[in-house]
Amino acid sequence: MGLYDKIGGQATVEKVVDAFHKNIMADSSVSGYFAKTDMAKQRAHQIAFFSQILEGPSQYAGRPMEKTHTGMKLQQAQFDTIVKHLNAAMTASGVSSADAAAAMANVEALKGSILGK
Ligand code: HEM
Repeated sequence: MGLYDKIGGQATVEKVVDAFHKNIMADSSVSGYFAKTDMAKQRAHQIAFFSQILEGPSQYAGRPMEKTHTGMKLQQAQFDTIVKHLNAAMTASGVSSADAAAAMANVEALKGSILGK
């Protein structure tokens, strides 16, 4: 069974994304980046994107990581903060720490394109 099905599929991914956004918006070190973001659209894109990251259905139709984050001048510190919030959102949604770690490895692989390095 793939990671996506193992953690509970779409329903769990939706829970994770909601907890993830709550964590981000409660953290003033990163919430400002989302001041002008349409969070309903962001939610839909994140659900689709994380489904793919979790080796589930490929349905993401948003912009590629390089294009989305270019101009934000993101550094390792912001990346680590977002990863921390995502990891916490996963465990709070019932994903085991081993499964969350496997998902985080897939997110880490995107670091170069998100930080533009
Ligand atoms: C850690 C890994 C990250 C992943 C997997 C990720 C993924 C995504 C995705 C899928 C989108 C949607 C793109 C679209 O709708 O076309 C997005 C948008 C966005 N990301 Fe990230 N991101 C990450 C890190 C970060 C970091 C570190 C920041 C800033 C602290 C950030 C800030 C944003 C903002 C502000 C948007 C919305 C842009 C807009 O309003 O158009 N992201 N991200």
